[in-house]
Amino acid sequence: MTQTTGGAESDTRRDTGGHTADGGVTLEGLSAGYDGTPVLTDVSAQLPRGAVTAIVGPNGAGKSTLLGAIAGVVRTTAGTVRLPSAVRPALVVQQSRVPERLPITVRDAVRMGRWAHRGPWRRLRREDHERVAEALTRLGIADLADRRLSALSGGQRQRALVAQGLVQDSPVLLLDEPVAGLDVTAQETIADALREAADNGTATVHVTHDLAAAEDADHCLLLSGGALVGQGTPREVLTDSAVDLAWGLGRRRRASRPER
Ligand SMILES: Nc1ncnc2c1ncn2[C@@H]1O[C@H](COP(=O)(O)OP(=O)(O)OP(=O)(O)O)[C@@H](O)[C@H]1O
Repeated sequence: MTQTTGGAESDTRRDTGGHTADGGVTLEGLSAGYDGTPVLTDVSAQLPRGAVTAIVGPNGAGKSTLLGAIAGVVRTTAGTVRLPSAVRPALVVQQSRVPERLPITVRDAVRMGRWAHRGPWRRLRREDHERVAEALTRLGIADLADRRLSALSGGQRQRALVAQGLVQDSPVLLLDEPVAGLDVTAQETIADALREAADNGTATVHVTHDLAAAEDADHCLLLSGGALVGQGTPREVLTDSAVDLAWGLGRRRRASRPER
């Protein structure tokens, strides 16, 4: 069966039956927007399982909206999101979207990711605590576990959110600019964690403005003006002409872009 992503604002017209055969995500003619304002138009794409997919495009292209539509928190107005059966995607939002004064510790924030398995406010089991500890260590924030989320730097908070996403152990992991504003070490830590998730079979999807990071992905979607203008391997998608067209750039960018 098709699993619609089920958020409060989702539209049932997404569900037309049939789950993805390969365990990834399939988007068919997806349109979405906010309060009658269309943002995405007719997006058809594959987000393969066991692979890292980068979603790129200029500001306002609709990248976050696409993640939200897949996760079921942004209203879809047409089309279908096909997910592996009975899957609720894990969505990692940008740390700037989390209320700064949230009165919880880093460990509590990551534990909340396990509610995907146990249900909200349920007592966690030993394996849940082990999974949380593992993710804290994986993201290099075990020493911050007892600190208030609100007392962390933006980069540290972002790592906590990624850890919260990882512990959900969803076959579909969606991350909105997970390395934005992070130092090189933190970027590498998160990139390695995403690669590991993909190697374990997860359809791992991240929005990025970093074309070099996108080139390290297995698969790439290029959005512009709410439309999908390219999909395939990064090499196929991120050609100079496609990048120029999407960003409206010319010689200046070409001169500063390393040869691939
Ligand atoms: N909650 C919202 N309500 C109304 N319009 C929104 C909302 N969120 C985004 N939009 C609009 O939808 C369009 C796409 O925004 P979105 O955040 O998806 O783009 P993006 O590609 O992720 O951009 P950026 O790279 O700047 O983060 C923009 O025109 C934006 O103003």
